[in-house]
Amino acid sequence: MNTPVLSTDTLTKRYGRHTALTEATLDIPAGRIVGLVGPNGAGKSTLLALAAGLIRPTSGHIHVLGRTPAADAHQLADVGFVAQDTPVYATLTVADHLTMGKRLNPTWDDTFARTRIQQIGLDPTKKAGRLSGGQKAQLALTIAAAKRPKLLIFDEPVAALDPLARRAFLQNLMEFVAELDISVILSSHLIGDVERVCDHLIVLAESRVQVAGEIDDLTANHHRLIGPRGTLDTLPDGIDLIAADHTDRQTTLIVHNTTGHPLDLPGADTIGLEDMVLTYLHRAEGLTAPTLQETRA
Ligand SMILES: Nc1ncnc2c1ncn2[C@@H]1O[C@H](COP(=O)(O)OP(=O)(O)OP(=O)(O)O)[C@@H](O)[C@H]1O
Repeated sequence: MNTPVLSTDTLTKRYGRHTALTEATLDIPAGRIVGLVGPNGAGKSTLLALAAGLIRPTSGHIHVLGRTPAADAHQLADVGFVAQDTPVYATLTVADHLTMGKRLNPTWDDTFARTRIQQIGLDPTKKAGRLSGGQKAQLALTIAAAKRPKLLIFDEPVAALDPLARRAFLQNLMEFVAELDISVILSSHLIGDVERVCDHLIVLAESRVQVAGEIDDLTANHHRLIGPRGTLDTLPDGIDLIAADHTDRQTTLIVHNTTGHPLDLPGADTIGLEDMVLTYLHRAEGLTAPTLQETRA
């Protein structure tokens, strides 16, 4: 059986009195590109830092590739972590970064690193401080991947990049995943990017996991139901209500079909990933469905 790349059980992290992550329970299979989305302060960086072993849980459990994060040198080598500000050393050249990577990492794949640097057109003699934001991100990605980890974790890798640089970075990332057979977890505010590159999704808000699963399953099983007011007051078992919006004459519901069977209700329509994510985010904030229309307007 495949060991999950990330499994957590009631994972909680508090900073003093503030709870940054509340009882997160997740089970993510290996070989996926996982998108972690949620508003500012939702707890995304906290979850990623726990997975990288940079911080310890307050309570609950977390296993990465079946083991405690950062438990030993093997576990550290198996997980690559790129923090939010794509850390590179300004005074070192691109080539220096590769030399340093080689010296520090027993599993370093130098051929891979040098080939990739050439393919993405980075000048090895250029100081990292002189690279553009997109080039720095590409360098950080190459270094993380050249360690040949089993899991790559990125905290908002594309946040500072323009659309072209973002696309190039994500394209590169997808090529790495295919070439190196690794798992990736990345956080992002850009649901369109997540939809394009990820196959698994975690929605975090208000420090809690709102929904998680394979993106294809989630989009196939979330529906908008529209009917005359009063006709949608009771839902069959296994159809979970996520949001409701009523006018005098009409009711609109967003529901999650967890029955495992196709939804057989009149007026049911699937919703896109963005609407689904927004519905969960609004629900977590205590807002209701009309904001969906407002967001689209
Ligand atoms: N070291 C810390 N000490 C105290 N509070 C912290 C610390 N790190 C994070 N927090 C708080 O925990 C909460 C979650 O923060 P976190 O950085 O995990 O959110 P995030 O979803 O990554 O946000 P963003 O999208 O803005 O990066 C926030 O309220 C934040 O202020």
